[in-house]
Amino acid sequence: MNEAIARTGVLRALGAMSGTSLDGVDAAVVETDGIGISGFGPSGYRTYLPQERAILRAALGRWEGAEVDLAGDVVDVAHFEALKEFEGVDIVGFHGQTLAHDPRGRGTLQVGDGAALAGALGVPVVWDFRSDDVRMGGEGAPLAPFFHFACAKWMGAENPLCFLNLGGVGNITWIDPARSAPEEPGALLAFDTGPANAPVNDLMMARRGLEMDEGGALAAQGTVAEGLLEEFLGARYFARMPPKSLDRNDFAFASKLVEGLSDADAAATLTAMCAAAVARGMEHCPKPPARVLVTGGGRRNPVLMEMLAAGLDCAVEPVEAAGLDGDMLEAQAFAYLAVRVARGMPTSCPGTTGVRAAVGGGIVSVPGGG
Ligand SMILES: Nc1ncnc2c1ncn2[C@@H]1O[C@H](COP(=O)(O)OP(=O)(O)OP(=O)(O)O)[C@@H](O)[C@H]1O
Ligand SMILES: CC(=O)N[C@H]1[C@@H]2OC[C@@H](O2)[C@@H](O)[C@@H]1O[C@H](C)C(=O)O
Repeated sequence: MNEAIARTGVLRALGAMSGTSLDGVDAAVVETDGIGISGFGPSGYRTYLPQERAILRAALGRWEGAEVDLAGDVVDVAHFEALKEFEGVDIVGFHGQTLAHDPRGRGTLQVGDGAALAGALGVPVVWDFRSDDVRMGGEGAPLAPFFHFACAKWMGAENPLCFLNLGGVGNITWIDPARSAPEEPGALLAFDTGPANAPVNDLMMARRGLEMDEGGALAAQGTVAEGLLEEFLGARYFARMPPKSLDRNDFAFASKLVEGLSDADAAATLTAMCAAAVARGMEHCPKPPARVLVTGGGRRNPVLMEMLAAGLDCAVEPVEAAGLDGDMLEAQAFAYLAVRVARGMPTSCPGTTGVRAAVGGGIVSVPGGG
């Protein structure tokens, strides 16, 4: 391992995330010693081309075989292109693309070859962040919570607050910023809330050939089917105590529920399901949060934001209200986590993934081997 990286002091870390919505690679720089955030650096985005997206989609839910290998190649090329322009980088955090996630069964699979990326970029790369946590009995997700804790400190937050990430799947982090470290008992509670944008995206693709319900325009024209919403909330997942996590397609039944509805009513109902799942999840939080800061693409959907605000007893705001970048928070998270892994610090704990004890997962690959 590179000496400078293992030592204390602030590093310039570059994180890369390819999320469940399969839109592209987000990349962002964070300056950190693995504990505090000293600053945020430049960011970038490399979209997946339609043919690349089709390859990734074909591999979703698979654990091995030609489709998985092809998806790995797409991820490797896209990440190299997304990351090669950044300068002065000490270390890279490479999440890869989740293809399958079944922590209590077959495990969790993120494709992407971190050793090859380290060689190509000439920079140490931390990757395979989730496997050790799963091996230790954890859910392997969500992993952003340790970074959310650092963000709460960076903001100077004094009261409990939540970060809510609305990508393909939703995940929430409840934070007590009065605690001194993220692994301290009571500092964090995190879990996946339920499906977020993935079912709406799938509906738009199936019925309209579109990637998303932009601005919630279609949902705004529809009426929520309350009976179906109740049926959705009857799913066992919502009664389960956190920590808990989901695969992108675990809630395929939500899409089935709305099959008989008009396009607009189906969009409205699926959007309401995302918001209702969050409200349900909030019941697990140890204390009511002062505010919920929303990150991920869902914060751009005003219909969803209104439904969220209607279901929660606190301020619901995009993370920009706290001076953060909601398009880059996950990429920044993996930059931050990379430094922690390289320095032997934990990246998850019982409150975030249900792992037996705080653990720092990940492989560190340095250019030229190992
Ligand atoms: N203007 C918008 N209007 C409505 N929805 C939007 C808008 N912009 C983004 N979204 C939704 O947000 C999604 C992308 O969110 P994001 O980039 O946070 O996902 P991700 O990081 O891939 O997912 P995950 O966090 O689950 O891994 C889009 O697929 C779309 O559903
Ligand atoms: C297995 C996996 O890739 N999970 C993702 C996914 O996307 C959102 C939600 O489901 C969250 O659990 C996680 O990502 C975020 C970045 C996390 O680990 O915090």
